[in-house]
Amino acid sequence: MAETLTLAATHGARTDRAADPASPLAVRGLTVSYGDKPALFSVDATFPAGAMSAIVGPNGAGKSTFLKAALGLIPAVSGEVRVFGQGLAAARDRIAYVPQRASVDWDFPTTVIDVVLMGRYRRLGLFRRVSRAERAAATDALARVGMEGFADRQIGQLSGGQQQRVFLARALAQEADLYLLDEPFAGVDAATERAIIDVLKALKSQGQSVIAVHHDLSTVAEYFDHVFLVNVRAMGEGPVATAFTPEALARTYGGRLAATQLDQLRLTGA
Ligand SMILES: Nc1ncnc2c1ncn2[C@@H]1O[C@H](COP(=O)(O)OP(=O)(O)OP(=O)(O)O)[C@@H](O)[C@H]1O
Repeated sequence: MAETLTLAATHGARTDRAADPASPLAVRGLTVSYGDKPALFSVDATFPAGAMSAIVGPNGAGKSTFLKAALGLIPAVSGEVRVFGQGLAAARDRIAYVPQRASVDWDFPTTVIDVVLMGRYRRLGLFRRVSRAERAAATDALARVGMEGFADRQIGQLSGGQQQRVFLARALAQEADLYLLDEPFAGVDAATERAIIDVLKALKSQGQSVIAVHHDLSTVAEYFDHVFLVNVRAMGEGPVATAFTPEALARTYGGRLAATQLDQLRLTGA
């Protein structure tokens, strides 16, 4: 995408806020369309640094689109994206992305270690030989997600949860400052979910920023510090303690959130 479709002429104040260098990701007036239909409309969002942030909203709300537009993988109709106060071109190396598992071609013939080494290519350059140090960094990333024994396996032969861990290892190998994850817990068992959340919390404790699309509303308060609610438009954002309210959820999900789920969230203190 044209990463900074500057709206300064019409939205000068917004541009200043989006440029906040302390925020790992700030978007202003982001509109994205597939054909005529906007998937996101004039969305503003500012995520805090050194925190775990959740993006929540119903199916089709534009959550994946938000991450892809933030990464410049799909074009925006209008709006501005700032990463640590910079445009994407300057900040791209600071971002690691774990796509939705369903969007990846797992039949691609490649080994686990090669997938993780892809996370090092920005440092390596595509055609340089992989040094022992690079391989050690990739092996270390695999160990951090509990997959050290799988380095030489074909990626297509792994279970869904194992594939998710390998993609997380690839992101870790990038040594980024901002980690964007699209539904990292989708289809994984409880042990893998725990392993992934432990890795993400370790990143946060080292001062890195994590932003994840998340579907399980019952774990938002336990896992995340900050929440951004979206349904085509921005529906709310802020610390989980104050922004993740039944009212905000009702606004975001409309009739699609069952009353029982809202009751559960009240019981968990959200
Ligand atoms: N490549 C595409 N071409 C056309 N429409 C698309 C495309 N990708 C997404 N959409 C549409 O854009 C809207 C937002 O999709 P998106 O995948 O961003 O939603 P989401 O909130 O991530 O949904 P989910 O929770 O189901 O993963 C949906 O209406 C979807 O059908």
